[in-house]
Amino acid sequence: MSETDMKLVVVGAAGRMGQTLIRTIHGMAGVRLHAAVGRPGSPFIGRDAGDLAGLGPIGVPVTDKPLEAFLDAEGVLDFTSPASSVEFAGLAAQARIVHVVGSTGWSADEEAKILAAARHARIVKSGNMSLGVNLLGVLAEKAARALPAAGWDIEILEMHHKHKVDAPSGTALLLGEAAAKGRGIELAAHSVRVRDGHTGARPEGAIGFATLRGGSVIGEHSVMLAGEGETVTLSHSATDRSIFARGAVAAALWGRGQKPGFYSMLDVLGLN
Ligand SMILES: NC(=O)C1=CN([C@@H]2O[C@H](COP(=O)(O)OP(=O)(O)OC[C@H]3O[C@@H](n4cnc5c(N)ncnc54)[C@H](OP(=O)(O)O)[C@@H]3O)[C@@H](O)[C@H]2O)C=CC1
Ligand SMILES: O=C(O)C1=N[C@H](C(=O)O)C[C@H](O)C1
Repeated sequence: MSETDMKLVVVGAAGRMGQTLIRTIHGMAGVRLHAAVGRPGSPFIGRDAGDLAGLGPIGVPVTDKPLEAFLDAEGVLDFTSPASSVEFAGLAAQARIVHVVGSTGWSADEEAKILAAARHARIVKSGNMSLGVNLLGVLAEKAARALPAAGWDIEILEMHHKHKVDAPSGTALLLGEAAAKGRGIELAAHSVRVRDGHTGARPEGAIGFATLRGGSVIGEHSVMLAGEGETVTLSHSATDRSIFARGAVAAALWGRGQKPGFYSMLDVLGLN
């Protein structure tokens, strides 16, 4: 451990990503687990965060007092839910620390609230923190720009584990936004998120989404550009949640030197 290590808080410490973040921080140079936060009333409050994450004791008990945990920290890694992330954004702004937000499933109202919080805080938010998916987004944008809407239909397919509560995934929406940018259109005005029954023919220029859920799948995404007689498919497979955790830690380290504002992983990775 060094004096210059960035002091990080993990909120949602008992969750799938919370535990992965605790293990990742423990194994990385330049960062240190300052605190771990669970939901008030959770049976994990008071337990050692290392024990929870399968590391053995590390001397950091899970707390249900986020503001206390943030006050002497430098960054918070937040993979919880949009409603919780909006609350944590206010506390992170009070504590003047970097807020890395991985939660997905945002309503328009929640998006507006977190955007407003970034007037006073350094927020890095992305539906996917991995390098591979963010590169896939850049490739999807390029492909959508190169292959015209008249003749090339864009469909986004995703599969996740059976516990996932939101659809389409944050990543699918990120890829949809990238494709819409390449086409020079608004995603909201062109996306088709559900098909059932007699749908009629596919509207030209639509960006379609299809969602699969099952088992323990960590995250599968494909962007298909379907033309007459040929299909281009761009894909990403996540086989380990540590790709998201490493990206989140990189975002916190990058955010340390930034002004208040709303940033994405494209800014962190220099892909913007
Ligand atoms: N951007 C990215 O790269 C990635 C994003 N995600 C997203 O991250 C989120 C979490 O995913 P995952 O870890 O699988 O989900 P889990 O349900 O396993 O974990 C979420 C955890 O957050 C806790 N939590 C929620 N609200 C609070 C709060 N106010 N205070 C303290 N703890 C809280 C939950 O507690 P409780 O169970 O008591 O509610 C739970 O332990 C999802 O939105 C998912 O889509 C996931 C992977 C990568
Ligand atoms: O819930 C998950 O697990 C994941 N969520 C993110 C999403 O909604 O895209 C990222 C990753 O695919 C895993």
